[in-house]
Amino acid sequence: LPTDNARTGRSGSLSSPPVQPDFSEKIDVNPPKGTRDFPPEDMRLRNWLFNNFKEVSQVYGFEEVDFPVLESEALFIRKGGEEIRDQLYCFEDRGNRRVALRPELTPSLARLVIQKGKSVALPLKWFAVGQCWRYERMTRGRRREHYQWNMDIIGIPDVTAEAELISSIVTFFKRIGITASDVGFKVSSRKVLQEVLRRYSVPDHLFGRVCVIIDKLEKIPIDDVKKELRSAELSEEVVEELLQILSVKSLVKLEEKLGTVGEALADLKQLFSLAEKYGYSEWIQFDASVVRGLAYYTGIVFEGFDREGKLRAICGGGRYDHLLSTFGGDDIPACGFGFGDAVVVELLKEKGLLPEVSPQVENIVCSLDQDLQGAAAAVASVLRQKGQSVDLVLENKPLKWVFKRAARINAQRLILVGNAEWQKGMVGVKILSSGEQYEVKVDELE
Ligand SMILES: CC(=O)Nc1cnc2ccccc2c1
Repeated sequence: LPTDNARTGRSGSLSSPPVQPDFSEKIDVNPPKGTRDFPPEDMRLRNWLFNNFKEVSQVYGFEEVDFPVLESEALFIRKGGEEIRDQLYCFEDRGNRRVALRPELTPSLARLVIQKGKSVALPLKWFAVGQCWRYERMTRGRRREHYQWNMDIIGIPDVTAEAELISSIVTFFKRIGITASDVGFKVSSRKVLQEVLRRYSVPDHLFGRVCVIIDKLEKIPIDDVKKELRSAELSEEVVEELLQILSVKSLVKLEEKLGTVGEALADLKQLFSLAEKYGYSEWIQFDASVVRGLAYYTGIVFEGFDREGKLRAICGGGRYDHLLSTFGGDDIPACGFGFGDAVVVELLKEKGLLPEVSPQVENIVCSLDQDLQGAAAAVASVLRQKGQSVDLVLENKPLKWVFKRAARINAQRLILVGNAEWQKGMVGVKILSSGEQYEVKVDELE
């Protein structure tokens, strides 16, 4: 058989013609429908975004957590008639277990809190950035996966927790150049709906389902919303009263309609007062039509929206005081939000705020002579020992090729290992931005 160095090229050999690839086996090189690859330039933008998520979380004193992307299906089976359930990416595994790719992170977080039980001191302030999945039948071309940033506060019953969460999102927006004239938060409380439903003695077990239906306003025709409310055994009178209260846009009007009884108004007043102390009043507005589409919210709910009205909700969250007890845990109060990686990028594009995240490498090292490849590797190691980044040219290439690559990878410095210099223990250095070049002893490189 021919020895390796008898090989003619990268794939042929002297003794037999190159193997013809069997095109019938060519795989589809695109990722599965509704999913994305992250080639380097996209990965740099994603890392920029996620680093901002994580740095804000740390500035607010939150601890990072993570969970499996695969969970028991039971975690997400709720009776609220939610879209998230219709689109659950679920299957039976080889152990005949019903499992699902998580459509959101909050249930996993609740599961971990219960699992940790008394071993963790409340309150907990946890954050996660994780990929979430949905399986949409009609491929409306919508994505089947996205990454969500979640922050949750577990164990605080007061709206001080919600005020802190909204503050953290405002901080995030400011960091990426978004201002209160670009984006706002619509804030309400599901206790408004709860009080109306209780006045008409609608049974509590319908609460989550009614909220999920009401969240469809502005997404489906109002008559369909009314029909769904009627099918949830709500009388015509209650339906009309609900739609009435949802159009209220000020706390003053809310007080007129609801009166001061109940916690909804007190919670909202406290939240707006705290917002003023944080200094983000200009970012938030009361809007009774905000209910959010998840069945488990019980109190304050909020969503970030673009003031031009071109995009879907940027983020959303709220209080979910009974989710843990529905999983068999203690009845621990909780609130949190989810922030997807898709809409915010559309917003940044709209505003011309997408950052230029080019590749960065400090050095490109190459040998000018085949026999000096080892010397080049040694120089690269010296620099790497000092914590410098080095792209080491791994084949014998002409200088022209090296300069082209240096420009492409945005190298700051070119280190040339040449015979003459190497004899003196020196290397050539070229600062690529200024063109300045000089020779230096290897161990004086810094
Ligand atoms: C705008 C967008 O991509 N939304 C999106 C994409 N994928 C998801 C996957 C699971 C749950 C929600 C999702 C939401």
